[in-house]
Amino acid sequence: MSRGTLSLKSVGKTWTPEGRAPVEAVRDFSLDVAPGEFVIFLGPSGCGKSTLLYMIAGLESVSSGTIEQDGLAVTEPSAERGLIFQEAGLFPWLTIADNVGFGLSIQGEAPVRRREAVAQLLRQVGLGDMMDKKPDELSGGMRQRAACARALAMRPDILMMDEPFAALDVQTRAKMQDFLLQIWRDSGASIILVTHSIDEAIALADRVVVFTARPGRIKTIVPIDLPRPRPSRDPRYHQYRDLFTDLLAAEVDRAFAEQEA
Ligand SMILES: Nc1ncnc2c1ncn2[C@@H]1O[C@H](COP(=O)(O)OP(=O)(O)OP(=O)(O)O)[C@@H](O)[C@H]1O
Repeated sequence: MSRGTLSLKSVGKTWTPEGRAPVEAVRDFSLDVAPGEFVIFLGPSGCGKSTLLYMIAGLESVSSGTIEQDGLAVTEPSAERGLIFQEAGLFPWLTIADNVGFGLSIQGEAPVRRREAVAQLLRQVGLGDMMDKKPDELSGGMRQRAACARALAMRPDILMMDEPFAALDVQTRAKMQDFLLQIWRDSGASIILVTHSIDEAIALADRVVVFTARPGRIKTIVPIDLPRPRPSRDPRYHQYRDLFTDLLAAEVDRAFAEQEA
């Protein structure tokens, strides 16, 4: 089996917050992700996308079903699965180089090798001259690139991203998408990215997994059959856009109807 194969079988998650009613966030979710595949999770707000991502990352347990990477059950976080959040989550007191090298130092990588690896990664993400800066000296887009470098330093087979560009302006977001496609190709890792943005899904994905309203199940899976880069003036782009708009609108309507019932 190639490294980076992910297999979800009938995964379910019910949160049981203390003193409150249980919340069924994810139900009967089965999906295989192939090594090197780019998968997007697209769905209405609160449908369980982040919950599923945290279970795949090993940060949360499943309530039912199984998650396996390369045939082994996922039970805890692992360097083989990197996770990047909406906010870059860098340590503000460390330089960019020390942030990127943090995981390597915990793994006991020798300082000289670590410095070389960090310098190369920072060049790869276009931050070669930012090594000695602190995170608050960088723009939002630069901080997200540093977060990518930090995750890539661990050579993950799967990179997971929870709305990584949601806080960025439109132009920076487009640049970051180009950048992400580049590092995806260079690293060979598979990527699972959560987004609310239909355009982001069409620009990036091999396959888009559309969620139902909560509890999150698979409504449908849509392969994006367009060569990259995917210009928005391509008529087929608009067909995908219309399809996803209709699919999401139906789920949002259903969620509202259930709330009112
Ligand atoms: N730690 C938790 N404890 C209790 N309930 C939770 C917890 N985390 C999430 N939930 C609930 O699980 C449901 C799914 O939340 P989740 O954040 O996974 O959805 P989402 O699709 O990522 O939403 P959004 O797109 O708005 O970020 C929501 O009803 C949420 O309130």
